[in-house]
Amino acid sequence: MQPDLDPYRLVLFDLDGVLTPTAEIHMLAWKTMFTKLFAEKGVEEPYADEDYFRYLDGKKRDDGVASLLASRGITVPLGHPDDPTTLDTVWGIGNRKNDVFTEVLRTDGIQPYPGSLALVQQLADAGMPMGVVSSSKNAVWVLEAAGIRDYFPVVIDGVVAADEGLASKPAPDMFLAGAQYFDIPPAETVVFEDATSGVAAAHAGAFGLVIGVDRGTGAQNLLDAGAHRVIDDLDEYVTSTGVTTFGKAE
Ligand SMILES: O=P(O)(O)OC[C@H]1O[C@@H](O)[C@H](O)[C@@H](O)[C@@H]1O
Repeated sequence: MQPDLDPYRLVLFDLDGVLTPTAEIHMLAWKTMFTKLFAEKGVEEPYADEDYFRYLDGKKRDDGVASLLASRGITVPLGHPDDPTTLDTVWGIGNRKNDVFTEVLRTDGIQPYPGSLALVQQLADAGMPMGVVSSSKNAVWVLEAAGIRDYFPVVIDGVVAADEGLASKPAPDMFLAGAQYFDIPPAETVVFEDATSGVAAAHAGAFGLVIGVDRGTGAQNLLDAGAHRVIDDLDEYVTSTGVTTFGKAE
């Protein structure tokens, strides 16, 4: 490994909004589903775009649904992950949104952000171990659809989190599980995250360098959540020499 990568020995990436523009598809799917649901239920405060960043972004499907419903004073039974979309349970409602997400991804496909792909390729060439930590149960499918699955031997996603009982971001559990897989301490690990819940999770896990990626969350919100620094795109770390220098966390 190139010495310039020191002091970090591992990079963990969130997926949606960091490696692929799928946060936009999640956003659209949540908006479509909740706008209809709130209209049907006669909820006074309609769904707004800020709701995504405040209650849904970066969280597991069930936690996102429960958070947003709670903000409108609505409680429904949790139900079961396999609940049909006709059921008014947390899972039934979440699965309704997943139908919209699935449809869009199937129809439109997905490409990685060019800057993210360039950085991942550069790090791969330098021999840097890399993993993905995503709350989404669709993570492996998205990585495959984007053609970048093979870069990441470890993917801690919504499926792994459910199987292993890992708490949703902003708890540090999912990122800690990622670092543990590589047997590399969080202090020697870089995290890239675009959601405040994810940044807060990496901060809570005492990761060495937490880089917020501002895709609409707002730089100050990411800094307030614990990001050491904020960038607009991962291409900021791509160099013409092929050597990535993260530098120390400020
Ligand atoms: O694809 P799933 O399992 O429904 O997961 C949804 C969540 O996955 C996360 O990765 C996204 O950041 C969230 O915004 C999204 O809501």
